[in-house]
Amino acid sequence: MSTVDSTAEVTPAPATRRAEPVLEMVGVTKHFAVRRRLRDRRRRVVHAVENVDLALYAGQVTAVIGESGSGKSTVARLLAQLYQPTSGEIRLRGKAVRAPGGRRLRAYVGQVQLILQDPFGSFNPVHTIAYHLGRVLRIHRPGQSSAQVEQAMADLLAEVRLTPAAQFTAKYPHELSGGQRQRISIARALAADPAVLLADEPVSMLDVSIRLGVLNLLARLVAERNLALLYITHDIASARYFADTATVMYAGQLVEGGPAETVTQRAAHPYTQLLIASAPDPDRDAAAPRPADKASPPSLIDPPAGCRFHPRCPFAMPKCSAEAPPRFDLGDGHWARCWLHEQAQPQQAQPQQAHP
Ligand SMILES: Nc1ncnc2c1ncn2[C@@H]1O[C@H](COP(=O)(O)OP(=O)(O)OP(=O)(O)O)[C@@H](O)[C@H]1O
Repeated sequence: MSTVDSTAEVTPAPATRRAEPVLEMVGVTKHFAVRRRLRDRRRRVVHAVENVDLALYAGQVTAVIGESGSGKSTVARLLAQLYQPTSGEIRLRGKAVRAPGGRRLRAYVGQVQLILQDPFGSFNPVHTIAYHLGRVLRIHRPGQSSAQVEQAMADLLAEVRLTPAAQFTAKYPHELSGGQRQRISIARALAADPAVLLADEPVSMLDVSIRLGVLNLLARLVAERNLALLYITHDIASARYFADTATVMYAGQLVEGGPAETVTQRAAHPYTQLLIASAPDPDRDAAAPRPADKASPPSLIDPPAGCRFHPRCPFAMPKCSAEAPPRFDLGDGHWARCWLHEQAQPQQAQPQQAHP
């Protein structure tokens, strides 16, 4: 059993183990200052993201899974350069990037596009779809004639399966369904011809019936355009279906990662096991015992010492509250930050029962 150096390359999917990541976070921490109360002299911060390593590969979907408040959106915003790290580095094709604004940010945004959860909120309601798409096309592909922009718009709409284009370009955002709006926001992201898409809960606000269609669209785009895709979700079942690599985030830290199938089928961290046991599963016997966990994630202003999950963990040992576990390598790209795996062989690494 070995620990993994936090500065090393992280959790590549088996097929791409030797490839270079397109975009990565190396040891990234983000703290947000908390406004001080009157007569309170302490300088307090929200430990939103702590020492996170994450790598995105061309043609691969990497999922970050976690509960509300675990720091998933902050990870996306750091990768999009909307926030600058408190420490650590964001690297695009191996080069450290810091693009807080101006021309450097514009060039970066051409490579790395963010898709948000709420497609309605990201469109100005007073403008048509043609305006929104045309604007991005003119910024990222300067010098094109009106006819070229119009053709590019039709191509993008065809790519996201909104045809005929004329039926959509003249419409205003409120005239479209949630699924159509999310497809338009994907088309708008593609207008920049990016290498990376950061999708922050891209289907969680959509009707269940149309989620699969949007995920299938993203999967097709990843394959056809060789995109590196970050898929942020609280839904571990969708990560299993959709992602190549899965990482699990708890209270600002990544606690487990590896091939999506392994992480979701043979979860090694008690928190991942809790997520799986709490997820709706039509195949599960309704009478089967469910986890009794009623606790919520800890305060990120004053996070627990040692492993941040220890107050909720059914397997907590004295060491867990004293010392933060490093990453233990469980073989085949699978790792977990949990003291349960300190001594065990990879094959025996999992606890016998997730929630006794
Ligand atoms: N700009 C900010 N200023 C202060 N605290 C922030 C800021 N943005 C996020 N936080 C805090 O950082 C922590 C992580 O937030 P984040 O939005 O990244 O979590 P999340 O997992 O994406 O949750 P959700 O799914 O609810 O969006 C939370 O405690 C949040 O309150």
